[in-house]
Amino acid sequence: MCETIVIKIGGNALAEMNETFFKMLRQLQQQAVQIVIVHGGGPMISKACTEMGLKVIKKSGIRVTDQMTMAVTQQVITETIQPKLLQVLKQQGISAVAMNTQDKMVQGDYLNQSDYGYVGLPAQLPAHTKTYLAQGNVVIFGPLCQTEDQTWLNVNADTMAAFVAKALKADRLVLMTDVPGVLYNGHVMPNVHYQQVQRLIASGILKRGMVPKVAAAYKALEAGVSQVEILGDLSKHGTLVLP
Ligand SMILES: Nc1ncnc2c1ncn2[C@@H]1O[C@H](COP(=O)(O)OP(=O)(O)O)[C@@H](O)[C@H]1O
Ligand SMILES: CC(=O)N[C@@H](CCC(=O)OP(=O)(O)O)C(=O)O
Repeated sequence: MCETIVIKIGGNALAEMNETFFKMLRQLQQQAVQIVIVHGGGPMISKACTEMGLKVIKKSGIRVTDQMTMAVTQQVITETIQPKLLQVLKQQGISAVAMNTQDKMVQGDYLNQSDYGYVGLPAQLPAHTKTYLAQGNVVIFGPLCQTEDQTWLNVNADTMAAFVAKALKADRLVLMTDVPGVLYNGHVMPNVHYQQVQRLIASGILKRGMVPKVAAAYKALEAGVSQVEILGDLSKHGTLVLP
């Protein structure tokens, strides 16, 4: 069986994909590792919403998404971020397939419509995902899913990454963000256990976007993903998330 790695790249981290990052991707491909990239775009969505005069509201790191915000989110993801990512990968000689077009959608349902609006919980991978991976493509997922009646829903990208890692029975999940790992007193914690995470959240040390990130990390661990890491640079160790 081939090894599978899911790499989630947060919106801020997207701008920091550098030569080292692409070199690491190529090395993984040479080792026949199947690579999935799940990308975010939170800062870009917020910027576009603000420009449109839409209020940015987040609850525990999850964007409250009304109909207009959903339309902006879909546009930013499918018309700006994803085409740019595909272009950069192509320039780097890395073949990639994006999974947010009409025939390649993740299926899902509302997370909690009254609390969050058009926010989704992914439930089913698009057909042929495994085939694209087996053909040596990097498979790309944006943070979007569709209901049975094809309503678009906004999905937190960390949640999407955990779902994809679970569905593909991935060996590794890497959550790449704009900080070098989980920070405590300004230092990166080399590893963090579940009980520690609960204490860090309760004491307000671990907050905002890091909350859905650690939640996603534990979802993946529970699903059998053997290694889950939060880091800022693919070539450096960050925080290993432990049970
Ligand atoms: N204890 C913590 N350690 C590191 N980052 C934290 C912590 N608590 C909150 N954060 C915040 O979480 C952010 C990462 O989450 P988020 O902004 O959602 O990133 P991404 O867009 O990569 O998913 C960091 O930039 C930081 O501001
Ligand atoms: C429902 C929800 O919160 N969706 C996220 C999707 C993008 C995302 O998660 O991007 P980052 O990884 O850059 O944070 C949002 O609208 O910001």
